[in-house]
Amino acid sequence: MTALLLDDVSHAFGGRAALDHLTLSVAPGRVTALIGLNGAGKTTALRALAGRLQPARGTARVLGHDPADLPSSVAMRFGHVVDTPLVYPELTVTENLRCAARLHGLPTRAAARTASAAVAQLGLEPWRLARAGTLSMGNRQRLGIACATSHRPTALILDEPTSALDPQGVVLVRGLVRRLADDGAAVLVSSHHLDEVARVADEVVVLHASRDVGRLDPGGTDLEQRFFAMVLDADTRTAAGTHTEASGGRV
Ligand SMILES: Nc1ncnc2c1ncn2[C@@H]1O[C@H](COP(=O)(O)OP(=O)(O)OP(=O)(O)O)[C@@H](O)[C@H]1O
Repeated sequence: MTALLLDDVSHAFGGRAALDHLTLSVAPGRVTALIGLNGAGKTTALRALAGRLQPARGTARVLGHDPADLPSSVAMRFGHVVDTPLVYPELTVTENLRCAARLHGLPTRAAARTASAAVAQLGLEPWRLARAGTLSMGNRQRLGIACATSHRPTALILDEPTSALDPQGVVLVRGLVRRLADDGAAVLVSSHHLDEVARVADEVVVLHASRDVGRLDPGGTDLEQRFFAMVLDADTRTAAGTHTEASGGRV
């Protein structure tokens, strides 16, 4: 079964390809990492899944539904942080978390309990009464992730979730992502941090210049080397005019 799906998705901005025939799927209980250089197309792929971009071609599905038109029962099982975290700057950390939990369908008391647990889980206790608009970038990122995950989604997408985090935050988010997947969630996460990807992902999809250029085994010590070899090989094949769609091979 597939919880998150992009099927033959292509999109261009002003004639320049951002995604070129991308197909990927994430099953329940799995963490898939999308990695690639700046401008490879990672955020565009996640925006298509979050319902924030209608791809020119192909199909996006979240728990079997069009992400641009999710029934509320499905939206309650979905979590995402893509682009800017969906937090209200004038509300406090705790108020944002309660609000997110209520929007995801939790009753008032359960939402309050969930908010307290999420504050502790993401290390936000010192700021629980601070307005979100006054938080540092890293703490705002922690809050966005907490709001997207406190209802324990069964499908989750996170765009570079640790880009502003300190080492403690990285460990907390990694643990959270792994626990959600171990409890059955399908997680798609984009990242530049290969160390982190190696620790949390079950599968690594390499996007390069808008194309899926292959899969990497997250195990082993030479992930960075294998990543650059794959990218170089894709560039060489493109220059030689011999590029073919990724065969799904794993290196
Ligand atoms: N709204 C937009 N308008 C025009 N071009 C865009 C837009 N969004 C993305 N692009 C272009 O699409 C391509 C893919 O961008 P995308 O943000 O998906 O890459 P990325 O892999 O997430 O990069 P990064 O690692 O730098 O965040 C880039 O060439 C980018 O300039």
